[in-house]
Amino acid sequence: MTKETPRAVIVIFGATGDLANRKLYPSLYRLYRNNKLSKHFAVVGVARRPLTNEDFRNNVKASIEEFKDDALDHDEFASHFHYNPFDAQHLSEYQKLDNFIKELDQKHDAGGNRLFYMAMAPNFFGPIAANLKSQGLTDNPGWSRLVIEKPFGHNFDTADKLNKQIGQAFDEDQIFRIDHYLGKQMVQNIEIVRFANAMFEPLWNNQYIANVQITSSEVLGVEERGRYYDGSGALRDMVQNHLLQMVSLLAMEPPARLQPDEIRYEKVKVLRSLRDLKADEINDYFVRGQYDHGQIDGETVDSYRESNGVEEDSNTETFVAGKFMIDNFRWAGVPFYVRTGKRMKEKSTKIIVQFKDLPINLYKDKGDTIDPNLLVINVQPDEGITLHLNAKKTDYETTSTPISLSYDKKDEGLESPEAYENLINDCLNGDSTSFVHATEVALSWQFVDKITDVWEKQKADFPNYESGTNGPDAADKLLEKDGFKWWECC
Ligand SMILES: NC(=O)C1=CN([C@@H]2O[C@H](COP(=O)(O)OP(=O)(O)OC[C@H]3O[C@@H](n4cnc5c(N)ncnc54)[C@H](OP(=O)(O)O)[C@@H]3O)[C@@H](O)[C@H]2O)C=CC1
Ligand SMILES: O=C1O[C@H](COP(=O)(O)O)[C@@H](O)[C@H](O)[C@H]1O
Repeated sequence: MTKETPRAVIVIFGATGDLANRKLYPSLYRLYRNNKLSKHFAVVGVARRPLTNEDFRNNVKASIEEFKDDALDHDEFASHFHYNPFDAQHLSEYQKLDNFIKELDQKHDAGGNRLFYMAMAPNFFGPIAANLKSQGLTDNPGWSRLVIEKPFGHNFDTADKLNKQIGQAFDEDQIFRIDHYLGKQMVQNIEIVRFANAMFEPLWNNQYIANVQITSSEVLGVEERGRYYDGSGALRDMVQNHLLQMVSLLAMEPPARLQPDEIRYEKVKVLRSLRDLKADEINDYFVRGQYDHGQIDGETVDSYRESNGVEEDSNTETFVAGKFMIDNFRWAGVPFYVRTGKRMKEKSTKIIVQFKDLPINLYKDKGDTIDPNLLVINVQPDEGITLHLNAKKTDYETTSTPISLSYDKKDEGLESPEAYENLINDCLNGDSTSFVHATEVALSWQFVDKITDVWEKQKADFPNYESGTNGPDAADKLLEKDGFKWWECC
């Protein structure tokens, strides 16, 4: 049965920005059309631009243009949206905003609850949170929650400072840190595959699993984000958050109960068990790359260093491949390989669990090789789970045969929810399972900082991979030296 979210006023700081228009409004609309959003909701859009309510509603309607064939009335949806021109740096404007919110709460009978969503540059998160508290906007009759976007800091120190700043205004259970990968349907499915299938859990350990591979590749380059990206790089942009979150979900122990705190406790234990690499070990475990020009879809594309906002001799990595070792009883000796990069061959996120080989191959005399069993979780663009088993083909040859469960059911009206739709739904419902706790942020930065400390001191031999490829050779060598290879097959 569809559960409706509680009533609330959703205040979006950065309401005219890219994230709000591309992700937040379409996701709210999806919740609305799927009857998940309470009818008693109001959205207050906040940004400096002097828009009228009508301008704002037209922007919102433009952002849901893709749903134009729905029978639903887009004007009715947009009538819940109200605009308040506002400069977040002007303390005097918060009182006016509070009055505006209260008025709309009454108008939409929104129940006194507030969701403050920071769709703005990260330097605003701390100051806005502090102003909301000091100006009494969190003294509302119902609950109030703060949603913040990544990046949560640039390293451990800045993340710690940010957590302390927002922690002075909101309790940890009121803070919802978005990692949009945790909202993806198939990332949420990791837990179900593991803990709702009797056949996997007994095998989910170093006795039966040889390695785990997570690849998140992109075809696009840095496009218009060169300035931000050049100060960040793939390690901070993707590994510190999305990839380490997926590693934690794959490696954690079964929680005592499916409660957010219990799940988080298990994820934190994984992060604490990551092998503590010494500076001189970093380059044995992690390799980096930066894209050169190349060919994508028959077109010649520029190198990273030719992008807007990027230093011409930039030392920033656009590709990372690495090996996490989790030094606990379950995973001792099992590498968790991760790989992510821009301007690679395809846009795809995939998790591959490679099971160990049988002790002997009984089919060797017949000339048959036996491939390892693979469990593949396709996160995107196709969503599904595939198990590769060895079986007899019609010509009696033993061969690896996939058994697949595909989620591509759009034709049957079974579209899976978008990441932001899941996440907004969860924070309105107060379910923090798919959000990142301050401790997870701190531990993952502590790990990643050790790598950046080394890499920032060493000038890399960049560019070192052609656009449209699977990254530098060093990424293949990383697995070859352990006797493995990246599975490109499935
Ligand atoms: N875009 C994306 O796909 C993603 C973004 N994020 C994160 O989301 C956040 C927002 O990103 P994005 O939407 O791309 O950024 P944009 O630059 O597109 O939007 C920034 C918004 O902030 C507003 N703003 C800027 N200064 C002020 C101010 N002083 N007072 C009030 N409003 C202000 C701008 O409106 P105005 O100029 O009218 O004031 C605008 O609405 C960032 O933290 C980013 O890292 C995370 C993942 C993906
Ligand atoms: O957080 C980020 O993620 C995107 C990739 O997200 P996806 O959902 O398209 O896989 C990445 O392009 C961006 O650089 C990074 O900041």
